[in-house]
Amino acid sequence: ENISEKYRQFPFPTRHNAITDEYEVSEESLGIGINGKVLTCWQRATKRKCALKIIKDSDKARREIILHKKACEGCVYIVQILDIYENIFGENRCLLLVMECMDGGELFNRIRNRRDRPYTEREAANVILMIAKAVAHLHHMDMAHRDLKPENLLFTTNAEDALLKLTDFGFAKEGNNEQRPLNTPCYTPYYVAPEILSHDKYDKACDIWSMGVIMYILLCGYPPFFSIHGGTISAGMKTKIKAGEYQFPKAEWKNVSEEAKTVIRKMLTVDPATRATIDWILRCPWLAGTVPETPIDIHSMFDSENYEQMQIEIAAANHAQR
Ligand SMILES: c1cc2nc(N[C@H]3CCCNC3)c3c(n2n1)NCC3
Repeated sequence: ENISEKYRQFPFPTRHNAITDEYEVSEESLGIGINGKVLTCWQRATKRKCALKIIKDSDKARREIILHKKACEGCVYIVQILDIYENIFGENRCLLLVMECMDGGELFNRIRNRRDRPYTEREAANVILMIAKAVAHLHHMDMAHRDLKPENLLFTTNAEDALLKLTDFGFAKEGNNEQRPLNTPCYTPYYVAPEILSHDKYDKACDIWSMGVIMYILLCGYPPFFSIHGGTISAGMKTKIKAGEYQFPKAEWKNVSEEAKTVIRKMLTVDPATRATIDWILRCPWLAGTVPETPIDIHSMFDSENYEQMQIEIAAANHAQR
């Protein structure tokens, strides 16, 4: 696929020699993303274990890498990029993204595997705080991730104090700050297109919605919006999402703090214009104060078949709000 002019040259150096010069690549797959698979690799010089994402070269792939690289500079809550290679395999041009290896795995797997002691509301607050710091970093540089979901939130290690980091920038988008201000002479008012006037300033708001869905699940173990009979998004589920129709069923929510419910209500606000901003979230009492260590019973929904169902529904809720 030919690369358009805009993306032909990366704004930073990439390597063109074979990645095997510096890394030993294993066939062990760490996970499969929509736009590429993630393998384990080892840096020969340091024996450091890394993650390698192989993406077929295209404008979309180049945009993902440019945005991920821009995002990870200056923020420990974004998965760090170590190297970028442009290699040719047969007739396929590929981009190889070497990242720090997130050995703690995906967010929900870690909670699901928790057996020794209960998961508490305070731990959920700590997780949301780390996600909020990653999202704040993006929103402050006028970037939106637009695919926030548990599979893209990974722990550095299995240790208690592991950091949670955001990855997979395949849907990320930079704001319109490259858009010229409206009074620039090039916009003759008669002919200016509507999308220039109403530039999609709500991309960031869809990240907040996704945070609301993730926070809801962290505190009870099941998603706020779901289709009764399972399967992918149903018409009924879409209606509920558009109307922001969800409950806090007493059984699981009676011990959850009012502050937490207030934050969820503000994140799952249907109108993007009045939905919480990331700065509001960082300053809210639930994150700024001391959260009770109330145990949360989430294992009911983390058993396997419901777990797959839940991942489908989170992705669907993301798309419905995009
Ligand atoms: C860096 C990037 C990365 N991506 C990973 N997995 C990807 C798979 C596609 C969806 N997003 C996450 C995994 C990792 N890492 N580490 N370690 C264990 C699994």
